[in-house]
Parts: sequence; C-alpha cells; structure tokens
Amino acid sequence: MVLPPRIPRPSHDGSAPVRVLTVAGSDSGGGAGIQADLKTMLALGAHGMSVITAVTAQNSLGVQGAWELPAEAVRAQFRSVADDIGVQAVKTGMLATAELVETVAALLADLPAPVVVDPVGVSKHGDPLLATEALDAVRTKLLPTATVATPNLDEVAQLTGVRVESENDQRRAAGALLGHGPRWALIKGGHLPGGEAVDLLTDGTEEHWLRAPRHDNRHTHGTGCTLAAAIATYLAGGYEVPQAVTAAKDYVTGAIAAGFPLGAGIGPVDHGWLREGTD
Ligand SMILES: Nc1ncnc2c1ncn2[C@@H]1O[C@H](COP(=O)(O)OP(=O)(O)O)[C@@H](O)[C@H]1O
Ligand SMILES: Cc1ncc(COP(=O)(O)OP(=O)(O)O)c(N)n1
Repeated sequence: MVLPPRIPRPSHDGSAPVRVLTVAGSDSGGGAGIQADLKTMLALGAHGMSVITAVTAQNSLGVQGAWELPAEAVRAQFRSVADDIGVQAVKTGMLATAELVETVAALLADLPAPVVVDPVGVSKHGDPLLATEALDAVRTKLLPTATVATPNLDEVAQLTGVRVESENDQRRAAGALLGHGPRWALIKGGHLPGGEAVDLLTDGTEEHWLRAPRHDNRHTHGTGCTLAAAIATYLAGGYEVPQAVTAAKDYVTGAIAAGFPLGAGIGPVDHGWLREGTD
C-alpha cells in the first residue's frame, strides 16, 4: 500500500492549520457526505469545515429520507466560515436541487480558492441525491467554477451523454466534460470491470492515468466523497492538481482496502486507516 502524505500540522506556535470546506449533504450513517469529508480532512492533517445542504436518513442499506436546507441557510453557513475563518479549498458534494446548485455556484464564483466538484447524482444503492432538473445548472453554473470535477461513470453519462465502457471512452468523456468549463476532469473508473481501478485526470493537454489494485471488498460506501475531499485537502495544502489527485487516490485506495462491515448492507471505507497504518 502506498502511504499518502499528511499535511504538516501547526506546532502549537500560534499558526493556523490548513482549512478546507465541504459543501455537501449529511449521511447519518457516517460513511459518505459531510461525515466522510470531515474524517478525511482530519486524517490528512487539515481543519475541516462544513456547509450542510441537505440531511439524509441513511445507513448501510440505502437512503430512507432526504431533506434539503433553504438556500438562505446554505448562504449563511458559507459566509460564516469564509468571512472569518478563511477557506483554502472547497469540495462540493450532494446539492440536491437546482436552487442549491445555483446558490453554491454563485458563492464559489467569488471565492479565490480551488474548488473540487463531485457532481453527486445517486447513491450506491440507486437513491437520487440530485433532482434531474438540476443537471442543467450543474453543467452551466457549477462546472465552470471547478478546478477539478470528479464524476463517476453514471454522473459523466448524465452530464455529457458519453457512456464509458473502456479507457478510450474515459478520454472522450473527459473531453466532453471539459467543454463545460472545469479546469481538470477526473473520470473515475471505479465502476469499470478489471483488476485495476483506473481513473483518468486530464486538463485537455496533460493526461494522467491513475491505476490502483481493485480491492475485492464490498464495503465501499463513501469512495467518491472520500476521494474528492482528499483532493481538496491536498489542494488546500498547496499541492498542484496532478500531485493532489495522485496522493488522494493513494488515500482512498487504502481506505477501500480497509473498508469494514457495519449494518446489514454495504459498510464504509475506513477513513482512519492511515493513522493505524503508521502508528
Ligand atoms: N474496489 C475498488 N478497489 C480500488 N479502488 C476502487 C474500488 N472501487 C472504486 N475505487 C476507486 O475509488 C475512487 C472513487 O470511485 P467510484 O467508486 O467510482 O466513485 P463514486 O463513489 O462516486 O461512485 C476512484 O479512485 C476509483 O477508482
Ligand atoms: C449525503 C450523501 N452524499 C453523497 C453520497 C454519495 O457518496 P459516494 O461517495 O458517491 O458513495 P456511495 O453512496 O456511492 O457509496 C451519499 N451516499 N450521501
């Protein structure tokens, strides 16, 4: 297992830690969403902050209910942290509705910090986390704010119409996604068959193929959230995009290898694997 780097922590000399913000939904089961993001940020050495967009009743079997917050509550949370504490990178996840997508995109457009957009559409169990009517706002408002956009295969098909079944399709999907304005596209191949989990990162000029052994572990709840939150954390720590994504891939690969059963269904990845691996 490749051990990803940790962001250096302040040494109690009065300096502030690296600060990362997640704008996402709450997963009551603790494996995905806000909870996954904050655990990832802590594991990698950063101070995590949250803007909650929606609350889900969720466990290892699926999503039993979802309630979005008013746009005003999302704006207020964002201003509270951005105007006082300061944000060095942002990750967006579940945004639920077109109104919240537009609200968040407007807030990000004025923020001088890198943005990782995980265009969350449905959960692993097939539960919808984004209204279909919101797809257009994701394309036209949210993707242009992204430093990196990180769709899985279903999400990139919904956003671009490109169905991915091969590495060559990943390249075509990335090109189509870049047409909507993110600086980099990361097309995650987690749902492709094969002995490796292969993701393509490209800005249209450089191509980075990120390959990791596929772990035969059904406890993979939260993989996409964890990867995107780790990328944001490394960007906040000053890494360039290819280095941030490579380190984040190493972190999520270790977390998937250590994923554990909880409840009767799909358990979470282990956000704490790095600490245990190096203590
Ligand atoms: N079984 C697995 N073994 C190793 N890596 C995986 C596995 N499943 C997914 N990944 C990786 O996890 C990350 C998240 O991808 P994916 O699961 O496709 O996202 P999402 O949760 O959005 O569907 C990607 O880097 C992908 O390659
Ligand atoms: C509240 C919330 N946000 C996002 C997701 C999807 O998370 P993801 O990391 O893609 O993991 P899976 O659900 O696919 O396992 C979620 N479930 N809940």
